[in-house]
Amino acid sequence: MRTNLSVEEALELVLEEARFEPGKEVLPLPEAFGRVLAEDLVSLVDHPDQDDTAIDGYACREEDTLSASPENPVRLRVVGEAPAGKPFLGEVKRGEAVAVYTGAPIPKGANAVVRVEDTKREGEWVLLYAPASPKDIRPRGDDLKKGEVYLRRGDLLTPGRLALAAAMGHPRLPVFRRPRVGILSTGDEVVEPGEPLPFGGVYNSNAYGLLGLVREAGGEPVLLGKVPDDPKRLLAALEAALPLDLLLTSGGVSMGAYDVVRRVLEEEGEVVFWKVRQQPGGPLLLARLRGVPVLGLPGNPVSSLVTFFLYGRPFLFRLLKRTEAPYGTLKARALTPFKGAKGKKVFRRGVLSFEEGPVVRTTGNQSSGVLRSMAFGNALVVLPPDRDLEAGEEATVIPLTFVP
Ligand SMILES: Nc1nc2c(c(=O)[nH]1)N[C@H]1C(S)=C(S)[C@@H](COP(=O)(O)OP(=O)(O)OC[C@H]3O[C@@H](n4cnc5c(N)ncnc54)[C@H](O)[C@@H]3O)O[C@H]1N2
Ligand code: MOO
Repeated sequence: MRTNLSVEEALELVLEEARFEPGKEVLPLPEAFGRVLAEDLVSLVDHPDQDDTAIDGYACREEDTLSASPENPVRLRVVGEAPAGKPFLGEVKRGEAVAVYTGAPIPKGANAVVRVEDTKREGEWVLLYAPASPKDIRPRGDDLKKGEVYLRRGDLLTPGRLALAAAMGHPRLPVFRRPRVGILSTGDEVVEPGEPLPFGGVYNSNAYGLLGLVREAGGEPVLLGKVPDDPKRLLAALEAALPLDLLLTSGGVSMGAYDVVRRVLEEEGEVVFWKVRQQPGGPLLLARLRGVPVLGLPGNPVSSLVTFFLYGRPFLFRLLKRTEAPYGTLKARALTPFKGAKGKKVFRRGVLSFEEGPVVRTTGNQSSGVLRSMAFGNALVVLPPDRDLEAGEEATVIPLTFVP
């Protein structure tokens, strides 16, 4: 077992566990929103499928219209209409025009369009007060070319991408199955909200924060309830939960005699590492149990959520072959001081906003037991080991953006 790792070393080992395929399923378009594509998608069509008009107006031959002006309008004979979806099948000859509506195919013979605002209709004639222009013709395949890949395996299906998949002609989409992520809370003192709180008890908050984080990262949270600090019951609960793609436990990984998660995983599984030089989340543990990766998250509420964000979320992104990084950083000016820690990389919770530029202030009490910092913070302020940050200095910030 390795111990006292840097954040970077720990993350690398976690990602190494994400080697397997989560499996695929095919979903109808409306159900695929928020899922991750499992295959590249080619367009089944050209769009537009032929040259079409980008404006309402008249399609005609540009050379007939070059002299058109408000003082000297050009007169063309209107030989037909082409609303979108009802193409004009004849040919436009010299001195002729066809009324076209945005999205309609350009009739044969025409090579330009004049906008309706620059014309006046007089029965079967139309007066042009400006020349027709080829610029308002959208060439075939301008948007999409048949056979070309526009969406890739690992792309999250955002609203824009779901629309793009539909435009490409796909009624169903191959997506990765949501990895099943078990969430097991441990601790004699932990009780479910709604139950009476005994002396020294604490409501189980970790399970629900993790549920949201797992779902948001593309996983299927499987709530496994809670077990007391009893090795036999813990092992039974862990084994009953399988098969899973990832198992999260919270609590029981620190130094205490009752910190049974670590002991059980050491005896029954394989502990890959324990303890990372970071705060919060120092006692984080990575193990394998019956072939399933286990992230032993520290029990303190902020620590469990921050460690899932820093390690569990990248694990799921890797499993789902996501084309986007699980998180990025930006620079912001600190409006308040942030305290670092000796020998540890620190992740303080901050409120990031954009005034003249990005600025960040503390959420207040930074104790690992104060959940309000996660509830109202929208960023992690990253401090390298042995480094405090003064107000006015430049801070490295990881924005937390959770899309339900
Ligand atoms: N002697 C030492 N003590 C501690 C150390 C250390 O290095 N030496 N590390 C501290 C750090 S840092 C953390 S983080 C915690 C992590 O401890 P555990 O993972 O063993 O967690 P527990 O002891 O079970 O619980 C810690 C804390 O969190 C509360 N908790 C636990 N589960 C839940 C839950 N599901 N929902 C809400 N709150 C929960 C629990 O009541 C405790 O208050 O260890 C430090 N100690
Ligand atoms: O690392 Mo503990 O996670 O500071 O509270």
